[in-house]
Amino acid sequence: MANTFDFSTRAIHHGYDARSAQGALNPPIYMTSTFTFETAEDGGAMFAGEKEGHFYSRISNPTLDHLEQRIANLEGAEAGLCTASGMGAITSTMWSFLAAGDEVIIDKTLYGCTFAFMTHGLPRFGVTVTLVDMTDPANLAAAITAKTKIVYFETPANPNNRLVDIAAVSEIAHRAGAKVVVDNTYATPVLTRPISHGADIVVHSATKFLSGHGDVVAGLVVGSLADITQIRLVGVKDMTGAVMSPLTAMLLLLGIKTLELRMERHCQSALKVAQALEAHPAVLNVSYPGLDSFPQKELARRQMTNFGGMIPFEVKGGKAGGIAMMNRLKLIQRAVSLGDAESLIQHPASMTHATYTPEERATHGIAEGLVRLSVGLEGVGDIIDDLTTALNAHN
Ligand SMILES: C/C=C(/N=C/c1c(COP(=O)(O)O)cnc(C)c1O)C(=O)O
Repeated sequence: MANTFDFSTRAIHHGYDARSAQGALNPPIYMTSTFTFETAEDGGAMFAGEKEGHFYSRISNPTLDHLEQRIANLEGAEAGLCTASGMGAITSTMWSFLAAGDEVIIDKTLYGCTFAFMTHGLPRFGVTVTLVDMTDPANLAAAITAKTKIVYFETPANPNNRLVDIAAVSEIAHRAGAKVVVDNTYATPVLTRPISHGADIVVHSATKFLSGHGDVVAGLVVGSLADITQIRLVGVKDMTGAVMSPLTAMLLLLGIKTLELRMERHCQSALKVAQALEAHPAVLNVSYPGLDSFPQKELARRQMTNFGGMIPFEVKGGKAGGIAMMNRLKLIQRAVSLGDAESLIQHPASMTHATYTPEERATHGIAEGLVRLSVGLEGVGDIIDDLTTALNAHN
């Protein structure tokens, strides 16, 4: 489908023709582990990459193929790859391009398990990982070397919504011959398309906004055909085995149909919730890219078409105050994950970012009292009322 069509038109239609499946409006779910060969020679030719076709679902599957084509189109990439989880997308990508002796540079603020993989996992295998505050690209320029193979960051970052200038960082990384990998989970291609700003590879926890209904754990990777083939045939096939189920792929195809619609509502509600929180006397600070008080608002307006559904904030009383406030909520659900129809709230320091030491959290801008709200699709008045009631009882 030509890119002349709107985002939502491509999110609903791209990569699938009902005539290829007896007119089925939704793509069939190919729940099969393996595929038969017409002849033994055909099998050998497929394994050798000399003949097109599916032969084993750890390498490719028709249902996954529809999703891979669709997410690649939405992100403006050549090719896509499905994985079992966001961590599967990240680790399969990193293992595909790294060997002992290589260097990786990561931004200081990442999702907790990504941080653990990068700072505890990779060094066990001889990869040097350097942490840099990429909100100032000059810090990357000072740290990058000829051994740097990958520059990795999230924008906005989980949990504090820090932004990284993709174009500026990509220019520096490419000058040194490094690939740029961006985790686009928070923004989704509705709000930011990192490849259009110079990134090489984009990874997603599709568990979040892309699925949007809290019904799957899944990951996606997009990039050049060469890079995606490398991640498919080395990272997923041999290094991690992090394969997505065709049923999960089908659920993601359903979720992505309404992605633009849902992101519009998440953003619209999140701005109103952020403004209400900022005005409440029990709230110390709110870090939302759509607020005038956001320190990187110029970059937010340049790099994002809207400002997302995630609100990190602190209330008076530090961790104890944040926990007490969370326990008074009635509509908003106490749970990790994000991007669901349901509004979710969690405490990074003791949950998603417990992998950081307290000292690391302090260094990396994750306050002990920070709470992270994922603004859902409920009536925004109900969300604000729940928060206000919990905050008014704050002593
Ligand atoms: C409980 C999980 C949370 N996050 C996950 C996550 C992953 C990892 O994605 P899987 O969970 O492996 O699909 C990758 N990249 C980002 C920016 C993420 O937020 C959470 O924060 O609440």
